[in-house]
Order: sequence, then structure tokens, then C-alpha cells
Amino acid sequence: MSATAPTSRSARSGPVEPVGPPDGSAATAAAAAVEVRGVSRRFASRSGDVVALSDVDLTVRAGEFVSLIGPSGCGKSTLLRLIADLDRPTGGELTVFGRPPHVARQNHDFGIAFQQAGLLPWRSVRANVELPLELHGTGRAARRARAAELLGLVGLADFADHRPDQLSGGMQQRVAIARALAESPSLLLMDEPFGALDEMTREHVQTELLRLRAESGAAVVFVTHSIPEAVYLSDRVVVMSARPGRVREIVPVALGSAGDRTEELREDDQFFDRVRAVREALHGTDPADGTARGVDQR
Ligand SMILES: Nc1ncnc2c1ncn2[C@@H]1O[C@H](COP(=O)(O)OP(=O)(O)OP(=O)(O)O)[C@@H](O)[C@H]1O
Repeated sequence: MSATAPTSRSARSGPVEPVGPPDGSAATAAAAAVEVRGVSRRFASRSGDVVALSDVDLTVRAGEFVSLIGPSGCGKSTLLRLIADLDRPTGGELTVFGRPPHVARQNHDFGIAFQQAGLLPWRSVRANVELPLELHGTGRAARRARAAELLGLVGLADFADHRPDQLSGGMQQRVAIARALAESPSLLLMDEPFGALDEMTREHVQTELLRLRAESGAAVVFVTHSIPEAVYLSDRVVVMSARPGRVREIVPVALGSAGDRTEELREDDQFFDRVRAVREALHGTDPADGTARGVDQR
């Protein structure tokens, strides 16, 4: 797991213990990357409880790319945080590769990249990528080699000795992705990682992410506000309804592998067809219900 996402102690004191074998010993290679069963998350506050998620079911297969999209406040980040063991559900069960999320976290089964690249400004780019390996006791030479490999993969080999503030936003985000991949996780959890980037940079890093994901074989759960981004990247798009967040519809994309997802695909009728399908799923049957607020439809 990326070092940028420390586990909140208070969040870990929730009432429901995740299911599954306590040490993950029964986890199998055939297990889904993520299983979410009847999950709810209620936040208590002085002004009344907020039900962020209600009875959510979702399976993400190993190696699958799944995007979560929905109106602002529908619980996308909350769901991702539950998978990442940064929070606990108030109802239901989650597993990551058949293990409770806290075991998956200890096993470094997943890497995390969020909207803020979250790089440590006083460390070089290389040292940022090495950080999770350093925290988990990997030796110096192996860390160096892995960081060099990853920086090569994200096209930043020449910037290893730079500080993060010497890089553009897109480059910083690529460093964050390299760091998330440092421990070769089987699952990447990404919360609007490209939300702050300009459109051209964003399209470039999307293509790069598809390539990296194809090379690593990792499953990805990707939160976004952009319908075209979700369609371009995903095998399936999970459309959530306004609060309390529920899975409204799952739209299959089936636009092929990373190699098929070229720049030309963005102009293709198949692509527009899937964009339309996601848009329709977001709006639902009642156009007055405001379900698509906060979603970028372009
Ligand atoms: N720690 C918390 N305490 C209280 N309420 C919270 C907390 N975290 C999230 N919420 C509430 O839960 C709901 C879902 O929030 P969440 O951030 O998951 O939504 P989201 O779909 O990711 O939103 P956005 O698209 O705007 O980023 C919101 O109403 C939010 O205010």
C-alpha cells in the first residue's frame, strides 16, 4: 500500500469486523480482487446521521478495471476507503483477494493513488517511489532497481533526482502511480487521480495507466467524475445513485484490451455508444432526481 494513505485509528474502530480467514491463509488465486456484500456506511454527526452507502454489492474480478461513477456525495470515495482498510463498514462484508481488507493491506495486496499526488516534497522522485519499499524493509539495492524500473515505465527516468515541485502536475501523478505500483500490487485503488490535470495531460496519463495495468495485470478500482474517462479505461463502469449510495447499474464496456484503446477509440462510435449508456444509467428513469450532479458529461 502506498505510504500516502495512513490508516485512521478512529476509522478502524467501526463495529463490523471484516469476514474471511483471519490470516488470509484460505485466500486463493481464484478469489475475486474485491468482494463487497451488502455494505453500508453510516456516519454519525450532531446534525443527524449520514448514510453514505447502503447495501452495496460489487465484485471486481482479478485483473479487471472497474470505474465508480456517480453524483457528488454518493459514496464513491467512502467505498474505496473501505476497500483500502482506511475505514470500516457499519454493515455488510468486504474482502480483497478473499481476505479481510486489513490483512490485504498487511500483505501489500493493493496500492493507492489519490487526486493529490501526495509526494513528500523533501524527497527526490526516486526516494518517493522507493518509500513503500523502504517502509517495508526492502534492501537499498533492490529498492533502487525497482524505482529505476518503475520510473522508466512511467517515462520519468531522467527525473529521478528531481524534487516533486520541479515536476508538472501530470508528472507528479505519474510518480504517484509508480509509487503505488512499487510493491507489484495485484490491485490498484485510485480516487480521481487525474482530476486536477488538464485535458491533454489527462488523456496521456490515461493511456499510460492502461499500458501499466496491462503490464502488471493488476485489477483497478478507479473513482472518477468523467464519463469518457470511465469508458476509455474500464472493463465495466459501476454507476452509483445519489445518497445513500447504491449500485444503480453496471455498464459493460468491452472495448478491448489496452492495445485496442488507442487515441482513435475516443472518436469511435462504439466509444460514444458506451458513453451514452453510462449517461443514461446515471440519469435513470426520472430526469428530475438530480442523480447526475457533479458528473462531467463531456
Ligand atoms: N468522515 C465522515 N464523516 C461524516 N460524513 C462523511 C465522512 N466521510 C464522508 N462523509 C459523507 O458521506 C457522503 C459520501 O461521501 P464521499 O466522499 O464518499 O462521496 P463521493 O461520491 O466520493 O463524493 P465526490 O464525488 O464529491 O468526491 C457525503 O455526504 C459525505 O459528506
